[in-house]
Amino acid sequence: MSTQTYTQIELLSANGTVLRRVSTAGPRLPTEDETPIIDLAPIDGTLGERKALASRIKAASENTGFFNIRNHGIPNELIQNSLSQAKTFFDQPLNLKETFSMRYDPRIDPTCTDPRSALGQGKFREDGDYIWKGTSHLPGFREVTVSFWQSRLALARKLVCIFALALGEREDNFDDITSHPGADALYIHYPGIPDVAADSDIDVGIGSHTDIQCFTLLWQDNSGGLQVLSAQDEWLDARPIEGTLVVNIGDFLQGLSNNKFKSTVHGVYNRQLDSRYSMPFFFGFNPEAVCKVVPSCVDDEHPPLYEPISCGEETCREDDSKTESFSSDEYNVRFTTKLDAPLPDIEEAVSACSESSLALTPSAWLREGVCPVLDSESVTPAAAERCGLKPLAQELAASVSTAMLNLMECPEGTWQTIQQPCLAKEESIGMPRRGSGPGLVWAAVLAAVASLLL
Ligand SMILES: O=C(O)CCC(=O)C(=O)O
Ligand SMILES: [Fe+2]
Repeated sequence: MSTQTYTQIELLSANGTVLRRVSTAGPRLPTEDETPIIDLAPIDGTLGERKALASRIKAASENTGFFNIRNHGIPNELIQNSLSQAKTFFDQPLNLKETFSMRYDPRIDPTCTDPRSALGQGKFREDGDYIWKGTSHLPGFREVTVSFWQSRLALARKLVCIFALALGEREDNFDDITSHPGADALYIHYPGIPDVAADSDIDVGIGSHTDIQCFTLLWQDNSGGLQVLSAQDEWLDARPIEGTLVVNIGDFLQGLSNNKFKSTVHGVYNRQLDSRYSMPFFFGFNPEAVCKVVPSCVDDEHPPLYEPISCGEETCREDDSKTESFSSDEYNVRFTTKLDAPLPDIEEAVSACSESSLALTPSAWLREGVCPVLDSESVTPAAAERCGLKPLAQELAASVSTAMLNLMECPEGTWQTIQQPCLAKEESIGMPRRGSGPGLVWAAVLAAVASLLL
């Protein structure tokens, strides 16, 4: 009889690092209940139909916190057009970025009747245009990307009403706090792994993490590679299902539900020769809206587990905890922007790493505007074994630091001192956004590393 064994992984949360038990077994196929396919057509039906839909979504949210939606109303043609725009963006000869991101902008929100005054209230940073500057030469890029964003914003606003019902509240419960919501959209490219490196430990992907806002709408291509943690702490293979979008619960909604809904732990790997593409959309409440655990999830036996907090504040708190060190559950090299951290010595860190440590997939956000520095002291002693790549350390160090600095739009040449981290150029584009998802700069770093190994 085989016995299940478990290990612990570190997850970054608003309250710092938390440990989570995970099975050491490889991913298995999920059961129907673990990652259900939910038909969203009733979202436009009668109240009774919407309530029935809410109860399916409630069950999924209390189980894995992950489900697939069919009949979501976003035309396949729009999705395919966005995908081809994303591919064109990443295929540009001099492109070094592996993500493109945009966020809420009242000027493109069809429900916002007075964008000027919305901007004037200072609730969002007026950065709406600079992200497009580097893409104006790509025909249709901005139009298609905005249109896909708008269709997901509309869908998310409908879905949040169903979540309100699922929580036992009125369906208009969140209307006031979704007028200028967190709505961050990303195009992500995971480069393929070249043949030679296929049997090495190198991975392109995003390590285990949870999303921080309310929920995520994700389109993934047919590559596979998305893994989610089940309620029994087993990894599930969340295979792409034609015609569906993934929905997963984020930390904020878990908090609001007093932990009834599960913020899904998930990660992504691309272990194939071909590129993988995905297009997530992270939805949260108005950044300044202070929310408390919903009354329907609190009683004498279940006192509120969380203090009132706003989505924006939570994002900042997460940022603070996450910028101290960028690390993953599997790897040992850490990057930090902590001010009193020692000076970076990437070469020494690379020399001290095991081969697998070179595959950096930190589950962390990058603080906007601050470039990363390497905290070489964080390389753990265990990592000092198996240093087959040591002779390449210097070259690897140069590649990694160049790729990192390029991606952060920081001046090339040297790593910054931690006492004085460099500020990213104002007009940087495609940066992983605060509050959107884990930084994926690593895919390009890995591409640089992988090319060295050839
Ligand atoms: O690429 C994917 O399939 C998921 C990406 C993701 O989990 C994220 O960006 O938070
Ligand atoms: Fe995610």
